[in-house]
Amino acid sequence: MAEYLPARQPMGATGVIVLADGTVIWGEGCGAEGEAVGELCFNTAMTGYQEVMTDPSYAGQIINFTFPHIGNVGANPEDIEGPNPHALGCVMAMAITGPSNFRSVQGFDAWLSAWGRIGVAGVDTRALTKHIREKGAPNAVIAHNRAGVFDVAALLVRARQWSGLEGLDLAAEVSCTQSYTWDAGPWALGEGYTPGGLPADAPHVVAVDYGIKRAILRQLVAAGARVTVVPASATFEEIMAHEPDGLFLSNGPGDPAATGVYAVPVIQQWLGTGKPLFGICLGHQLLGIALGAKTVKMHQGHRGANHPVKRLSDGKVEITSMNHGFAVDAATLPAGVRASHVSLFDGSLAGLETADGAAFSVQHHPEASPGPQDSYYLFRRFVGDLRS
Ligand SMILES: NC(=O)CC[C@H](N)C(=O)O
Repeated sequence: MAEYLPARQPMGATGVIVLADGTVIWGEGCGAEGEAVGELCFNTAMTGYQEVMTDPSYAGQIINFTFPHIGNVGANPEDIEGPNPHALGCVMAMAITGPSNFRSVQGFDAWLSAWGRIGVAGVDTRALTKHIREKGAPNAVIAHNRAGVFDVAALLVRARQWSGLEGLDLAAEVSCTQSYTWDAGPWALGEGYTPGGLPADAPHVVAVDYGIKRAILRQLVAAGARVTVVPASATFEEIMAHEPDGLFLSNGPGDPAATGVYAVPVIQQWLGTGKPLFGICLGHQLLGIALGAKTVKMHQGHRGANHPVKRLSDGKVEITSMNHGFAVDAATLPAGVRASHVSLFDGSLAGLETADGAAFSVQHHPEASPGPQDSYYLFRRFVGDLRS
């Protein structure tokens, strides 16, 4: 308890992070003023802070970045995974410097302010990461006040009273409310995001939006699929009305067991058709539950862009992007469902597939963004399955 608790607020402290265990970490506030409560996690990616902040899977979370120079390439309107940030705030080692990148149109500090997201810099993020590794991802409040006025006792009460991510269906909050078509491919220098230019008879994927990242949609298009995105609440009949060749289950925030209450019956109906299905992250967890497995909350989770995963079919290792705090418990996989990938960091399940291979999913993020591209092949496999 109170590992970092200083006797009093240091001079000039305009930001603070208060953990539910009583740990108080002072720093320099940036971005928007205010306070937010959520789960504090750490992310080890060295690039892509804007993609991380806008990944809808981070709803309800505060991110402690282990890379010290967050904000160094500023912000632009293109490197976003959703229309707005979903992470509540971020913790950084160094104060945000002026942007140094030809694509930057705004400083990261101003970007955080514009979107009402709180930053606290000047923090020993390594010590905080070790704290999370030892004790697990805590509930916490992040606060920024330019006058340095904080009621730490009240912030602690707020951190302790928050229910936590377990049992929370956040997908319903971040999902689109109406279906739409998506036809933009990946970003290219000098071209930006180009339309996929796919023929009308290209395979058609219906993607269920539990908090979908745009990079996933772009990779589906790059692999040759026409894409229609439907809300998380879409019924089986609503999905089938789009005449899909395959179903995609997206990433998303919150507890898969809570979202599964309405998502799993729909997925089970789809499995009954025997048609191809591909799931990523929350989508992987929901497929696991639909097949009869159970999910568990992890101690600290996996968040970074350098996570090695072993592909069990041939023993090859893929370096992957990860962002998850729940996992499918491999011990609960029913007969007929096989593990396809495993995390080489802790042996946790990183992928599964049905006996006939028609439905498969991965816990990691093959779309990267940020992260390596070793797992792009999964999109080609899925769209290939739709053609055959
Ligand atoms: N990126 C995701 O889809 C995250 C899935 C889930 N919310 C988890 O934290 O495990």
